Amino acid sequence: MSRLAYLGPEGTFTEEALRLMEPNAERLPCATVSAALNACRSGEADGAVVPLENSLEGAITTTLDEFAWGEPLLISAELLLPVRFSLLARPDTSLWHIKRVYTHPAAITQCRAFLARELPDAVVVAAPSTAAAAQEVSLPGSPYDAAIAARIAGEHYGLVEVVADIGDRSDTETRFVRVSRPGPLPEPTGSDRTTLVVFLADDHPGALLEMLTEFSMRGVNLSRIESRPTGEGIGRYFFHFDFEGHVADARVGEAISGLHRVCGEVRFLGSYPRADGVAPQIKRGTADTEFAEASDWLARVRAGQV
Ligand SMILES: O=C(O)C(=O)C[C@]1(C(=O)O)C=C[C@@H](O)C=C1
Repeated sequence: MSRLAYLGPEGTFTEEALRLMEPNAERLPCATVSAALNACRSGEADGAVVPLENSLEGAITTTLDEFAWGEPLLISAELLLPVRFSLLARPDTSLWHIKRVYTHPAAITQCRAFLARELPDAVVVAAPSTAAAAQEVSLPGSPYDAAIAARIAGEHYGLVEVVADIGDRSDTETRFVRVSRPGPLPEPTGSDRTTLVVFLADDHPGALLEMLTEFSMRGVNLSRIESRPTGEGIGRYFFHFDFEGHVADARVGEAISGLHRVCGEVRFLGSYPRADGVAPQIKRGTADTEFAEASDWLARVRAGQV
């Protein structure tokens, strides 16, 4: 049985993604995304599940920077999880009692309209994760009146749902990836994705175009390109690329060789099966059967049986 590290405590969206990806894995909750990745690097865990991007907010920059600068890791799987936020509080709390809200910064930005409309005077404080916020609010004497988290986190920590679905959009999804220490790659499936980090050798006119040409001339379809600051001053960036195909496909392999010729450094982050659609929403977190059913359904979708 594999042991997977994740941003805890129990009840985070990351835990939900992990349970859908590997329902039988032993789960190791960690305080931060970096701590989860370090648990994988050190061998304390066999792998880790971390968020990579959100359909509303964009990149999870901690994850991108860990992948670029930290000890190398390989992505072996991905999952698209529907993200629905609830306003959770201790029993008998009404909306008008809520003066202090605690939640993860990603939830604050994804629930901005609700907070401005319904709780314009509330102080909103950043928490290490949505479930950490729910756990804190459940404690007697907590300085917070409510948490924003998944409904299953409320169930887990004995909170009630004051308002459901408070996200700015009702179709938001977060992409999670499972990573492990460098080793054998997943076999090509015919529907794969490859992820790279690329550092430029020097800044010159057309540098970005040269990189993009390596993909376009071979008909490789890019699905994400993200620039991140190198930290060396304004105007200095490195790039994350996601594209369709597996490194074992000739045109993908050739595009990567081409990038090595035109760029300073190319870090390969893995070739892995592409997620086919968004995972089902889990409504009752404590029910293992619901996770097992959803995870079976995902496996059947992957096998082309649905
Ligand atoms: O706090 C959590 O529940 C997480 O799993 C982290 C996280 C994130 O980092 O974006 C994951 C999904 C949601 O977008 C909100 C928070």
